[in-house]
Amino acid sequence: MAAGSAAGGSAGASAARRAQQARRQERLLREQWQAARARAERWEAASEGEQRVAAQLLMLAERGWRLLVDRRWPGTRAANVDMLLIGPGGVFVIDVKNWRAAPETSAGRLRAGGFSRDEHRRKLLAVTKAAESAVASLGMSPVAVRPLLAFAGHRVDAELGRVRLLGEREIGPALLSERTRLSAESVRALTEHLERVFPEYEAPPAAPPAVTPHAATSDTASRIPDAASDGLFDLDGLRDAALDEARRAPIEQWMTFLDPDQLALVRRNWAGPARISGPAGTGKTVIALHRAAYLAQRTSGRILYVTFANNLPRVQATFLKAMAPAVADRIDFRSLHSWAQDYLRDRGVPVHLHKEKAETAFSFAWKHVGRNSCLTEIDPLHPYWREEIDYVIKGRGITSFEEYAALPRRRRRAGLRRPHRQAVWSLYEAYEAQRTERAVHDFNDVLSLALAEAAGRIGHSAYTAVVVDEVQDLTLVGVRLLHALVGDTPNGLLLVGDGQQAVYPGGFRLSDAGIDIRGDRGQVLRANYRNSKEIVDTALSVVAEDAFEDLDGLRTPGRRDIDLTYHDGEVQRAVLPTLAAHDEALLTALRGLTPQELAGSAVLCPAKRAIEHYQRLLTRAGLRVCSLDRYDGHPVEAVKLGSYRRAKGLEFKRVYLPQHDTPPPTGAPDGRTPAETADERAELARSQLYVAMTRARDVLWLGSVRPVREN
Ligand SMILES: Nc1ncnc2c1ncn2[C@@H]1O[C@H](COP(=O)(O)OP(=O)(O)OP(=O)(O)O)[C@@H](O)[C@H]1O
Repeated sequence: MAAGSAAGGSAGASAARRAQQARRQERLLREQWQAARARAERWEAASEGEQRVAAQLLMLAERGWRLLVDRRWPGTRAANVDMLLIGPGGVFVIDVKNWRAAPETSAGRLRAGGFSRDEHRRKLLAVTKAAESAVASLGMSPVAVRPLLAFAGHRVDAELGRVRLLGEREIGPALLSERTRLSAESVRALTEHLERVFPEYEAPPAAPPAVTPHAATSDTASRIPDAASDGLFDLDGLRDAALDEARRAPIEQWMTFLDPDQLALVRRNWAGPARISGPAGTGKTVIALHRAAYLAQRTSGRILYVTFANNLPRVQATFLKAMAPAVADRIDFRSLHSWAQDYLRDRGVPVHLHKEKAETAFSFAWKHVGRNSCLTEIDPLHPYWREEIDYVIKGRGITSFEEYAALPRRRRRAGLRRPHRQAVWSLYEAYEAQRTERAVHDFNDVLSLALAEAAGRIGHSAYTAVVVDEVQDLTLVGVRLLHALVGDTPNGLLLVGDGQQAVYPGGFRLSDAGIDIRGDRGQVLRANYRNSKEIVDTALSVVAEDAFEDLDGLRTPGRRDIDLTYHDGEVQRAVLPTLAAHDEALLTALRGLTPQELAGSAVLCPAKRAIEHYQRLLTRAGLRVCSLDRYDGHPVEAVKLGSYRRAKGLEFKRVYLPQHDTPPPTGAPDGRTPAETADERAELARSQLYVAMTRARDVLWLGSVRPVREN
């Protein structure tokens, strides 16, 4: 009862504080509006409508934005740019329209009063490209430059491709609601640069020059005693936007600025399929996201952005929406299998995916054909043979024994002689018979069916471009399928990945998929932006001996050359004699974090059983937990929990790996599995651990349970 009333008292006090803040905010907004209105009125060359739009924008100038008015378009003598607005929300290229008829959008075109006005949209896009090139020299991504048509005398809030259409009342609140992506320092540098690139067109008499922020004074406020009553001042809209603005965290640096090498890749013109690889943390996903947004800005078509994992598309879609909201609805973020199922459904191809029934079919096949075969000499346990069928045979689209008999089994350690391959083939045929009898499909069937559909109409899909992230997780059939959607069209297919982070068995080369990556279409990144030396060294020591073959077929040593750019991360080790003490150390570490630090933390485990264990432990300790399966990239005040595999492609400020060096159970009845397949499993486990470790930005916590030895 006492706690309740105390809480009620403090809630009352904070409500009063909020009301006071709102009143202060309102007073400030009124003053700023009056000052802006007064300045716009000094711009005599402009029409009344243009002045009203300018007043809305000058209002932003009071809040850290800068406005360049009537500038010359570089490279032309006569063409001009109405306004360039640079502020926390990015760079806007603005064309102000004073049309009698309201703007309309239809079939991707701009119209007004029954006539096409699309040339205005096209001209604005061309000026925007000039602005993009100008800011690229400062490292700013083209996705942070936005074209905007402002309409005096109309109420509009619409989008036409990447062009935003806003009325004179909508423009102020809309721009104030933009996420903060530029610091005051960047705003200043960009403005100075753009002032040079876009010189003044011709100084109209008394045109407001480059307008820089200044505080509203009571003097300006008193000169126009009742400016707020002119009916233009949408106080509610501005107040809401201003409050939101104050609440928002600055957008991540990489969503706006890129390094010159990254920017060049984002804007490159590729004559055919391209590949970007590089070790963990080298900005592959960052480039892929900017590239997808850039292509969406340059075309009117749709872009497909695919990964293998189910959870990543949600997170990446969230990032892209924050980064390039104007084009976000033309980029489909999908996991490969769910997209393939939808693709088949849309094309009327029946699919009966049934994981459990497919597993039962395999169990039958193993019982009748595998369990008593020579395969048990190599590995007595069926998972290895299930993987052989999934990744080596079906994943690579092998349909005849002769093909399989001659196949190099990439990244499979156990050598199979012909009788073994024959036994595998018999197992495969028995599985297929059992599966067909049950009338179900497995995941590989879904991709093969989709490939059969797409292969008949190469390059004729709904997509102008396909970006594949974490491509090393896909099977050969999956990559062939995505290639078939766009074929070898220029800028059609971009494959992004890192063979060292392969966490599934088997492998293939891009040449096996008929994808020819030539010359500068194959790029390798080296600069790690995420991990400190200590974290990189710790992670690389896990895979140092595991040379691997990347998708281009190049053999690469496990310990790779990496240029480090981030220096703040540290490794913390907790070695305890018992599991109970180890888990207590984990809880102590987590309890010491602020809610914000906890939100940037992840506890990662190699397998499901450990996840369940830590879910119980953390929940019982009163810590809020968010499963990585549900995480969508929006900040949540909860520690993330999931498997090493589910953490792929993500990053966290703090990563906790409890029992990170406990060897995975072999599952064999006698506790032993034959050396070659055990080696292969151990190598995959090391890759997964490497992936988990390289997710950490500031802290990598490594827990170990090691009984104390008595002397
Ligand atoms: N130009 C940049 N400036 C600052 N940070 C950057 C830049 N480019 C990338 N980063 C940061 O580097 C980190 C790694 O980027 P990203 O996730 O794209 O790497 P990746 O190569 O895809 O990693 P992984 O293969 O491990 O998933 C991200 O935190 C991102 O914020």
